Amino acid sequence: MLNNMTPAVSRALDYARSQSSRFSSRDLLVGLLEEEGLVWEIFEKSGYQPGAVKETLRQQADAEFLRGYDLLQGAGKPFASEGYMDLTSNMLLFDLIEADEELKKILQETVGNFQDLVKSIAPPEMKAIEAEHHLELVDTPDHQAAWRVIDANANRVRESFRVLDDYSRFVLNDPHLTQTAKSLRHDFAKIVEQFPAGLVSSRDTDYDVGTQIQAAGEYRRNSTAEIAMVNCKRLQESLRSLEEYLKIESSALGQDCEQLRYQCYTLEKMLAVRQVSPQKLFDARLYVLLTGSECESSLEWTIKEAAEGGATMFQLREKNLEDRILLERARAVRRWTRETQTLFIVNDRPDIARLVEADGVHLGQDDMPLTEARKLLGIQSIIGVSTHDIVQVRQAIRDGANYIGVGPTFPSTTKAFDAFPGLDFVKAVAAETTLPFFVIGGVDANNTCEVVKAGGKRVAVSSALAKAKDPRLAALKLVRLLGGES
Ligand SMILES: Cc1ncc(COP(=O)(O)OP(=O)(O)O)c(N)n1
Ligand SMILES: Cc1ncsc1CCOP(=O)(O)O
Ligand SMILES: [Mg+2]
Repeated sequence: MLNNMTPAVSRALDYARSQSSRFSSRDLLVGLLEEEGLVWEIFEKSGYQPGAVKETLRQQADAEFLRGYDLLQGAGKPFASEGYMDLTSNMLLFDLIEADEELKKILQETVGNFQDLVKSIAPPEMKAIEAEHHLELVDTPDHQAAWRVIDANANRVRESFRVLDDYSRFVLNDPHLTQTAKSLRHDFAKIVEQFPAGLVSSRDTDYDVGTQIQAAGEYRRNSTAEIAMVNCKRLQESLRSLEEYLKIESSALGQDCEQLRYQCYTLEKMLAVRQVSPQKLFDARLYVLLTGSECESSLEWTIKEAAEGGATMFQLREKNLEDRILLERARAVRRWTRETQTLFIVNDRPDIARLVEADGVHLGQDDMPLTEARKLLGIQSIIGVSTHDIVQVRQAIRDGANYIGVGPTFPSTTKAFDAFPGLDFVKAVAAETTLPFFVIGGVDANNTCEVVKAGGKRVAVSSALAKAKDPRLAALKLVRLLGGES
């Protein structure tokens, strides 16, 4: 066997041992996949779903696998002649598959390209895999101390990522955020793969005075949201510390941690925006866009009737008013929406929204960028963004939108369009995110059922209410069709 194991292999071994003192080759492979690092990536690149492979392996309790210890005896042999000093996770994967016919059979029968998998880890191709170009450990006491700090912080980062993963997945139930947290976790695993062999031996919990010192606040959290925010901070602080201490060894790794830290700020922003958005926004089903001159009756009457019927959110969408008149009208709408206890959003104009103390602003793709509007309005304001494809949806989420408009879905008499992303786009957004989204464009009582079937829970309408003889009844019908309480 090769002299040392990389930290990733050492952790896989720890995992296998934790399963049984007579652990098998299967336990080692599950341990490697638990890392969600290089081996995970190798499986992914070969067309496998690594999570599914792990589950399949876990279910094979009765299969005849080789004993893990026997296998480790000769591990890495094919690579030793190539001049490799340490047993890395991809070498161990190669050994596991080569030596254990049972494992081989399972992987051949699982969806994925087994040939590609073997090819990508066979000895001649080894040098092409960059993720395990680890550094050599300089063995002075000061370097050892630095690596103890690095090791401790790497663990904190891993733990915080797990917490945020769980929060995105199980609390927010959000595919986009879960994917973002997971991919950041994988990026971090790739950085750790480059740490020197032997790093694990610098960890010494018995002598770590920090394990005994715990602030009282660490034991108590008031909400899952607080847990997420505390872990975002912990993540960033640990990455910052890693960034500094890694400089003793490699400025490139320090910079990788710095980049990752910036991406974690974006993750924090995406999570925070869900927490500060008012409950009324999550509860909103019917959002009404109004232009004074387009209302069948007066703006005030339309708002009040629609609110009676169950509309809980209004947008003032004036395209042709002079600023003074617009400001005056926006002030009036603010009054009426306060009276009806509904949300008030100004279209296009963060400045007007701020002056009249509206709840927020709505921005299109050609309007002021969200990040600039946020500087004017602050974190407490609602900022909505129009989206017409999934790339714009992902960008709006990353920028910290509180909600998105999704459309145009059907032809509209309010605004002319050349293209309609339609209901397929609604389905795609519903599968991507749990951020509140409003389906817009020609939505009325005749097509709301289709919207609901496509996964839309909220709609934004203009003519369906503004042109209605009885806006209260029109609102009531739409809210009923959406399945919400009126
Ligand atoms: C809820 C909602 N969704 C989309 C829009 C459209 O905004 P935009 O693309 O900027 O077009 P205009 O409304 O400004 O003409 C919206 N206003 N509201
Ligand atoms: C402003 C806008 N942006 C996308 S569709 C639309 C108009 C919505 O009005 P209507 O509900 O009357 O189609
Ligand atoms: Mg606009």
